[in-house]
Amino acid sequence: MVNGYPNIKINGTTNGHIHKALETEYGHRYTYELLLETVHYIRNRVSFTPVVGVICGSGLGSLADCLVNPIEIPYSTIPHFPTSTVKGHVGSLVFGHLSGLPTVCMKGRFHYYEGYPLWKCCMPIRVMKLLGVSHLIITNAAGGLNPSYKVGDIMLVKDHINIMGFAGNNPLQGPNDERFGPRFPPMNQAYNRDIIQLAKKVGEDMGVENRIHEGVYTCLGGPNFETVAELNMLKMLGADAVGMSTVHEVITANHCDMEVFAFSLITNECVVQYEANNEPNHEEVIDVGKQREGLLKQLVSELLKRVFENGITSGKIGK
Ligand SMILES: O=P(O)(O)O[C@@H]1C[C@H](O)[C@@H](CO)O1
Ligand code: HPA
Repeated sequence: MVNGYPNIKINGTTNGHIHKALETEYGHRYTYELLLETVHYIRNRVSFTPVVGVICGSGLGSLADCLVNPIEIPYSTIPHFPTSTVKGHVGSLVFGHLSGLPTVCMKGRFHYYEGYPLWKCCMPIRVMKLLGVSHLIITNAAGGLNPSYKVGDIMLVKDHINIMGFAGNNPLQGPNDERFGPRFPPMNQAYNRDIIQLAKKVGEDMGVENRIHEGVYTCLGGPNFETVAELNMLKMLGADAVGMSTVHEVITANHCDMEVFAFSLITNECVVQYEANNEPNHEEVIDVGKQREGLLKQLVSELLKRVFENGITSGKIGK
């Protein structure tokens, strides 16, 4: 290791000046050692090891209310943690038990449009991994592109399109530390298929199967909502819902070998016609989150119970 970066060998020898260049470019990034400082701070305040992580999307922070005996730690007090700046994202880690499982909830996430680079947006995922989290539930508010989706529906994410990645913006850019994961992680089984199947079953048992879909999520950088032409392009590409988060989090979580389950709450129908005069807005997004919080809490609690009852550790084919 050189200053927290693995020694990169080129033609069998390590190359000092390349390290120097990478350090100038990427030296501000979180190293493994720096994240251990964050983990150490948290471990001194929480006596149990969380195995489940939940990222609460816009207006969905109340998912953290499901935790029994909660311990809340504001991001602003945690060493090296970014802070939340968006309405509907409180900005704290909440530890407690959910369906009997030791859990940590991120009440508020970080977005690219807040000015954070993607690697910074995803820093808490590596912290969760180092704390002991093996299963990550990622939630978001999203616009429905698929014409069969209605406001208040839930889309179980089966895949994503990494639009920002198309332009070379990826949370894993820069020197790779193998202690987190491989340089070239696969992404074709990024979403645990067994957990998706279980979530569908939970939806059926709750009698809401007609409000639950499986689809493809895509993330743009935001903060503006999309133009009509952009939405029609995304539809043609195969996206069913559009948002401003999640994709980079999923990539980071898969890189460090977490089991990932993600769902979108459809908070608005995307406007794909020039004749329409309705416009999306963040207040509506948060309101729909509040309206559906009961359903989402029930879904997440019941799902987690069944995931661990069924011992789901990998949804990958053949594993
Ligand atoms: O954090 P998420 O992805 O749930 O938030 C969505 C995307 C924007 O941050 C915001 C727009 O209303 O909601
Ligand atoms: N577009 C992008 N992000 C969103 C939307 C949307 O329509 N709704 C909620 N988050």
